[in-house]
Amino acid sequence: MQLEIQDLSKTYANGVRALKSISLTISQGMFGLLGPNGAGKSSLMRTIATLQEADSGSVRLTGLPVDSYTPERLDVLTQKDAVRRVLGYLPQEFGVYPRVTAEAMLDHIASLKGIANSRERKEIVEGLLQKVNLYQVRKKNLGTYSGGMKQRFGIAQALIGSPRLIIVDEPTAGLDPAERNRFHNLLSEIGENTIVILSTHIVEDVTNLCSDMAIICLGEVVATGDPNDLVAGLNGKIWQKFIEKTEIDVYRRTHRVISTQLKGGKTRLHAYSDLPLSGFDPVSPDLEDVYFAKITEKMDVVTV
Ligand SMILES: Nc1ncnc2c1ncn2[C@@H]1O[C@H](COP(=O)(O)OP(=O)(O)OP(=O)(O)O)[C@@H](O)[C@H]1O
Repeated sequence: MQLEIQDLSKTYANGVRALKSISLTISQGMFGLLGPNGAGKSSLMRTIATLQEADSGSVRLTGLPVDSYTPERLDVLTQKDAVRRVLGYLPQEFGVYPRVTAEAMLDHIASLKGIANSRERKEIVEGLLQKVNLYQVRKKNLGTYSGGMKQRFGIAQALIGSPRLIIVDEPTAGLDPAERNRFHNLLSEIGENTIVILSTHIVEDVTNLCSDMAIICLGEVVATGDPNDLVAGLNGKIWQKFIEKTEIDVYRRTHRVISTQLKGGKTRLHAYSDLPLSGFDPVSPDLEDVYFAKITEKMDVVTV
């Protein structure tokens, strides 16, 4: 199975070019889509989720297991109903009906997704509640759930109907570390014969979960590949120095500074250079360095 995005573009009515000829091929497994605020991640996710029109380009889902509703290939931009049958979507803003229980809501969504037999629905809903660890609180109204519980409920609803393509848009923003871990474990358990796209601006989420990724910035793909390969590509090119905060501007003028971060009251500066930098120490690069190195090619990033 593959999701093939080709030259996808979108300009909003206010003139913002949110997607500029995006091309990506996404295979089964967990795919991370990283980008700063306003990069175009949600625009891309909403287009793939059939909720928004593109101006030009194509999105195709190929190699699908064929059944009476689903052919082997789908044109995502035009065969929307068929795509929705194989899609699970957890949007960035996931509202819940506060006075409905998790169990009743999942049952309702399962009927909307076409699971007509009530016994079958009950089995599916109970299974999902167990999977996302909400079975004990299934009879509580959704309005009483914490942020993490709501996100886990969001994943349960996205999993109804055994989707082949799952899109989760910034799922861990605002979750405490324990809930974030729980959410990561849940995502990583989703079957291997599924395409999962995780859109986020949290680099660590991609480091922990994804075997393939892309970085987008200002509507364009600026990097794509295996996170380990992208990190390896920076070996020997990232240099570190601890400086006073007041010196940042001087270094920005004289070096290719990719990030500055406060560490124990000192400012830690990372710079990119093919050759050693005098007064700097070499450091092993990580995915955050890849992220900053790529997006600072396109825009000014103030990190401290
Ligand atoms: N409906 C809309 N009308 C006009 N402009 C929009 C609309 N939706 C998004 N934009 C603009 O398009 C650009 C991309 O936004 P988008 O929400 O896709 O980015 P994002 O990467 O998801 O950002 P964030 O992480 O902040 O959610 C931004 O400049 C945004 O202001």
